[in-house]
Amino acid sequence: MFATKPGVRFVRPVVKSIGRNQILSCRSIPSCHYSTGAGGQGGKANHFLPLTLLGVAAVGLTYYNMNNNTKPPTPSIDPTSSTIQGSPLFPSEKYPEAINVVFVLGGPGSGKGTQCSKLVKDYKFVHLSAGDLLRKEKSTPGSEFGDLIDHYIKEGLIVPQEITIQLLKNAIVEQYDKGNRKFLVDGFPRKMDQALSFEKTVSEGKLVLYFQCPEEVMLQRLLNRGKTSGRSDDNLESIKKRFTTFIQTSMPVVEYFDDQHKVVKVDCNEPVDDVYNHVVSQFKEKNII
Ligand SMILES: Nc1ncnc2c1ncn2[C@@H]1O[C@H](COP(=O)(O)OP(=O)(O)OP(=O)(O)O)[C@@H](O)[C@H]1O
Ligand SMILES: O=c1ccn([C@@H]2O[C@H](COP(=O)(O)O)[C@@H](O)[C@H]2O)c(=O)[nH]1
Repeated sequence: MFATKPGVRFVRPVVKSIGRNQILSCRSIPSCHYSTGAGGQGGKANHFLPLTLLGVAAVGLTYYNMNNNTKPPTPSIDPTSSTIQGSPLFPSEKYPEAINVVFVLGGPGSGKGTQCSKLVKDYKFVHLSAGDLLRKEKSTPGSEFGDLIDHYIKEGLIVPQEITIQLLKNAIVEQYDKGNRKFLVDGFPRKMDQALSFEKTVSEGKLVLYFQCPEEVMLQRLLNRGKTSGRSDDNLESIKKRFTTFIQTSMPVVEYFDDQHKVVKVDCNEPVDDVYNHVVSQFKEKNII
């Protein structure tokens, strides 16, 4: 942990504002604060300092590692610690209606985005791709996490959960306020810490739609997509790293939900419409649609 200084304890990192440049902001969140020790700020919380320090330190470490060709940057908050605290946001006093969250998982290129688009069209789900949200944040001018996200994506690594969860939370709240309650959360959770934190602080996942796909098929699809996608990770080097991360880090999440009998598995290695028919029949069977 390097984003803190002696006598300063990071109590609750909360990303609140949907506004640009403010993905990590404690403003207007009474429970988000520092507790300061001697030499602190006289008991008055500075809501921006910790997050600024976190951002500066994370970006600094990213550059250091990139330039020194060493290990990837590590999150400045220990992801295994319970830094994300609280009760689920949905339902709660502020957001009284529960939301329906389906997690959509599968290896890179298994067809998650493709199938989500079809479900949105036919069944009015809101599709939230964690990868898309990260790419959007990355290209937001002035984002303090742009460089960090860029590095994690190219390396096929999982961005520290606080960033991704807050981006998702912001997007879900925005959609909730518009009356939407059904969400396909695509490409998330990719790591156990994300799964536990999201279910603890945002909402439980009703179901996991998991696309099983041979690596060779995914590889060909991604290389093909890479001809036009402009994505920094649709190249052979990044793809291999993404496969490794998927097997080592994301499969345990699928297994975790499988133990809870929440996973429906669909073979992705069929034409798009055939895959979709399987998805729809599984969703009907589980009363999701
Ligand atoms: N069933 C399918 N058959 C053939 N091609 C497919 C099929 N499903 C998706 N594709 C193509 O494969 C590529 C990857 O699909 P898609 O972007 O939906 O995957 P993804 O799982 O969302 O990938 P990522 O996790 O990398 O974002 C796209 O070019 C898409 O058009
Ligand atoms: O929860 C997440 C989801 C994604 N990432 C990073 O983004 C890329 C691309 O994700 P796609 O779903 O393929 O669009 C992924 O390889 C990760 O680097 C993440 O960190 N956390």
